[in-house]
Amino acid sequence: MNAQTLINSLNYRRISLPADQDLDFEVSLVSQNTHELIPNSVFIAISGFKTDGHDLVTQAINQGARLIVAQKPLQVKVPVVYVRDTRRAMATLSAIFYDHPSQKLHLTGVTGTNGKTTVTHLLDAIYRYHHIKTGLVGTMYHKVDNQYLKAINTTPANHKLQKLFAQMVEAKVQAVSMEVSSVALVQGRTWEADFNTAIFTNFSQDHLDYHQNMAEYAHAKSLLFSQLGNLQKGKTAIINQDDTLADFIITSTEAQILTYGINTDADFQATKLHHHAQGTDFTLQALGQSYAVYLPLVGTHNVYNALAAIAGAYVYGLDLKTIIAALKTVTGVKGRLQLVTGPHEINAFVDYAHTPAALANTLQTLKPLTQSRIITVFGCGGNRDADKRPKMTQIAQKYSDLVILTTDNPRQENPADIILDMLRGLDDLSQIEIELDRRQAIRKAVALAHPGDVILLAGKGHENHQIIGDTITKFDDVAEVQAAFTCN
Ligand SMILES: CC(=O)N[C@H]1[C@@H](OP(=O)(O)OP(=O)(O)OC[C@H]2O[C@@H](n3ccc(=O)[nH]c3=O)[C@H](O)[C@@H]2O)O[C@H](CO)[C@@H](O)[C@@H]1O[C@H](C)C(=O)N[C@@H](C)C(=O)N[C@H](CCC(=O)O)C(=O)O
Ligand SMILES: Nc1ncnc2c1ncn2[C@@H]1O[C@H](COP(=O)(O)OP(=O)(O)OP(=O)(O)O)[C@@H](O)[C@H]1O
Ligand SMILES: N[C@H](CCC[C@H](N)C(=O)O)C(=O)O
Ligand SMILES: [Mg+2]
Repeated sequence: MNAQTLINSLNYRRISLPADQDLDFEVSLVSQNTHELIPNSVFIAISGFKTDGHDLVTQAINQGARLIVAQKPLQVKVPVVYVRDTRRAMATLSAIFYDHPSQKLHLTGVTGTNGKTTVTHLLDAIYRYHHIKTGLVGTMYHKVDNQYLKAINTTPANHKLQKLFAQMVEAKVQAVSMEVSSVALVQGRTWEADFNTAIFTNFSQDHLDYHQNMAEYAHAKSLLFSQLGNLQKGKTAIINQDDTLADFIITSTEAQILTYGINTDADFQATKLHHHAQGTDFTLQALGQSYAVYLPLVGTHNVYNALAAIAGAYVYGLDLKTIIAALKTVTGVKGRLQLVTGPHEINAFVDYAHTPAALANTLQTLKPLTQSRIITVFGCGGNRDADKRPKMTQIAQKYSDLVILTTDNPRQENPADIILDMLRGLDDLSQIEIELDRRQAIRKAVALAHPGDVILLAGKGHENHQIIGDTITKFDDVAEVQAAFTCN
């Protein structure tokens, strides 16, 4: 694409054009990252949390940038287009550069505190059962049909997202399930992503390291819905009606609404839940009909996740009968209530619960599955919401017989300080043990377990590493507990 044509799409304030330069060249790439640049790139300078892209323009030019988009004055030898907001310009330019790829995909965005990864995987599985080519964007990886790509962020930076959509279009993907984090919504990573459907799972405490308070966090979540249906008709918002934030989300959107829930009379309602060791039976009441559903996942929270996926697949145009048939075939998502069977009828579950609500749901799910004790091993992430730490310990203590506090990913925080936060306000320490080394904590749990006990390893789920300071080492809860079982 020609550089002049590209920047004509911007609502720019002025262009600084050095005498020996012009804008008549083919743009090879638009990027906000100096490390990605190649000759004839357009570099968009973003003021970030750690770095200001405006300080990196010399490096950008040396890497091949031939045009800079900026919001602060620069003294450089290449043309500069000045805009009010470079993040907004980034979104506009990358959508045009990649030829609006999301408009060629059926795109479903999923937001909410918990359940995003699970809902996107369920929806993906339903599509694939129907031989639909899929894409997936989320915490564990990004996927273009059968090709898995590493995920740095759950929701990638705007230009990376547009590039990913373009790869999906190229691979003839039809339907995309995408996790949309609150942080991404605030940073405009999804601007110009043309969602057909937006799903709201639930709202509870998380990310208060990033958002000032719960009201701001709620507002961030609502952005996915307020931005839906503004431009075009035919968009659908799928809302968990049982959640306290449901009404707020509903009033924030102009899109058509479909609701789901268990406790309330929703468009997609689950009734008569029967929990088994390996899955859940329920009746789906939808569109005036009743359907018997078997979901091979345990926990009421997963019934909510399934309802969201059923509604999402319905909006795509699939038949409810075959959606239900597809659900029967789903396997659990890695690191979400993942069972590791040990000797002496001791079962361990690895679960990504890293919020108070998630931990409560998980422990409430495990409680009826054992006549014996529950031993919970968990820590809290460093450089993340410190306020959720004591709440998680109280929940762990309430539903467990023994709690072993350990490290999660302490990052740049002192692990002992995180433990102190986790103990804040606790009167009774009788069921609590502390073992900072997560490997040893897991071994301790296995050593202390009696026949029939359940061990919950919470917080790290699918993660295959541990971040301590700036060091990232291999660490996998599933492998660790398997090794501990073998030693015992
Ligand atoms: C706090 C935060 O949100 N940080 C995100 C932010 O980084 P930043 O603002 O610190 O960026 P920066 O390093 O200051 O750089 C500013 C600009 O200079 C550029 N730069 C920087 C250095 C350089 O050498 N060259 C260069 O060009 C960068 O490309 C960027 O354009 O913008 C980056 C690009 O979009 C993100 O990758 C990064 O996510 C970091 C890794 C992160 O940990 N974010 C977390 C909080 C996050 O976003 N989490 C959510 C939710 C997860 C969930 O609940 O599932 C997520 O969606 O992942
Ligand atoms: N619908 C739900 N309601 C409450 N808790 C849930 C729900 N679904 C999953 N959980 C809990 O949250 C954990 C994380 O689930 P999942 O990975 O699907 O959520 P997520 O929203 O993608 O999380 P993240 O923000 O870290 O990406 C699970 O391991 C489980 O403990
Ligand atoms: N998406 C979440 C994941 C937290 C997982 C937990 N293991 C941690 O490292 O805190 C975050 O980045 O805040
Ligand atoms: Mg996720």
